[in-house]
Amino acid sequence: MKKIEVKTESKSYEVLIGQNVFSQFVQDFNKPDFKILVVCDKNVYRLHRTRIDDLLNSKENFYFYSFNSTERNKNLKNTELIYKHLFKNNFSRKDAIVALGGGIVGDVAGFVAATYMRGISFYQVPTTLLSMVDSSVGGKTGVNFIEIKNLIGAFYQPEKVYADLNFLETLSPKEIISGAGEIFKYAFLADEENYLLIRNKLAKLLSEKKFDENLIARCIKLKAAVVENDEKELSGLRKVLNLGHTFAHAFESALKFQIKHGEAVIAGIFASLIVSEKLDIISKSDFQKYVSDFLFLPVNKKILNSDTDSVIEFMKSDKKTSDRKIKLVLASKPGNMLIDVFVDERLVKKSLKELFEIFRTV
Ligand SMILES: NC(=O)c1ccc[n+]([C@@H]2O[C@H](COP(=O)([O-])OP(=O)(O)OC[C@H]3O[C@@H](n4cnc5c(N)ncnc54)[C@H](O)[C@@H]3O)[C@@H](O)[C@H]2O)c1
Ligand SMILES: O=C(O)C(=O)C[C@@H](O)[C@H](O)[C@H](O)COP(=O)(O)O
Ligand SMILES: [Zn+2]
Repeated sequence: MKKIEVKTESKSYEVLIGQNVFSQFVQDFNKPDFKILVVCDKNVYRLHRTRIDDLLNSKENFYFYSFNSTERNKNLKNTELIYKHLFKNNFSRKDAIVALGGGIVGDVAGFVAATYMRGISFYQVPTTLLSMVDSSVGGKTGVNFIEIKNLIGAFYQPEKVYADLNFLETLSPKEIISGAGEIFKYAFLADEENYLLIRNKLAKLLSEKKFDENLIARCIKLKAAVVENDEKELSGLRKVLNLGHTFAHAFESALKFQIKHGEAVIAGIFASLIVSEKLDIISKSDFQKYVSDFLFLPVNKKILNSDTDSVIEFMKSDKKTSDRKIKLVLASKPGNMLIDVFVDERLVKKSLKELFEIFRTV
């Protein structure tokens, strides 16, 4: 088992990664003198019922709430239902919430924890590759609103994160690819050596479908280093974790959430590389190298058939734009990122068309 310490201004906490870390969770909550609401993904409950029932039945102070984790359910209506459940069961500020599921459950349950009675303790038990390498760490919580991703939210760090690799065994190939999307971005967050390591481990993960504790730990360490230096995205450093995301969130919204977040991120990062090349931030030969290095990552066909005008409209409404001008995070080379780059919308449109052309023929 690996243990990573995340030290942010608002909270320091441990992330445990390994096989059967869930039993550590059960042990940690052996005799709690407070109530715990487990907010669980319905699929996770169906697939891992025995383990979860064992936990719930073993103690009286465990309460349960489950929902279908879709982007459509990542909304304020769902948070209201959870607030009601908490209130009905007399939850107070000394009690706690556990997110047991992927990034959707984590974002929703985390937002409820941040806002119910102005904040109650929150624990993350991520069950997808994406949530282990990214969403369970760093404290971004929130919901979608008026078709815009994560428009309502709060920064709220968990007390502890338990990443149990056993959960990953039931993931579908599509969900593994979605997790790979966020791992792709970590290749650009540090030096060449990290780039190569991530590239090779990610290619291996997709071909062998084996989950590497070291790869997951590396991603979490990279994220923690950023979050520790800019917890609330104030200095701007944290924006590097958003590589490809202005495109990605627009693809998701334009396609009415019919694609996975990580799939959108894969396409978004490739689109950002195209923009970088067009702006001469990266050379043609480096661009070709980066694309060919990660060509094993599939781009969802729905994205390639999306309407560029609609994608651009959503990019202009992204939370991080100013005055509806498109602003991107771009990579110039591994370890060298540019934030807040204003890009002319005609160049964005050209880049989208080029992305569609390249990947239609792959
Ligand atoms: N807060 C952050 O920092 C952050 C970071 C990245 C992504 N996100 C958000 O996270 C969400 C995406 O997360 P996700 O991909 O984990 O989505 P998710 O929670 O929807 O899970 C994806 C799918 O996998 C299923 N699933 C979950 N665990 C499973 C398991 N062990 N076995 C089989 N199936 C399982 C779910 O039922 C769902 O269908 C998006 O909403 C994205 O915006 C947040
Ligand atoms: O932790 C961060 O910071 C990230 O940007 C991680 C992203 O992968 C994640 O998708 C996040 O939810 C995006 O945040 P947003 O502020 O762009 O909505
Ligand atoms: Zn993301």
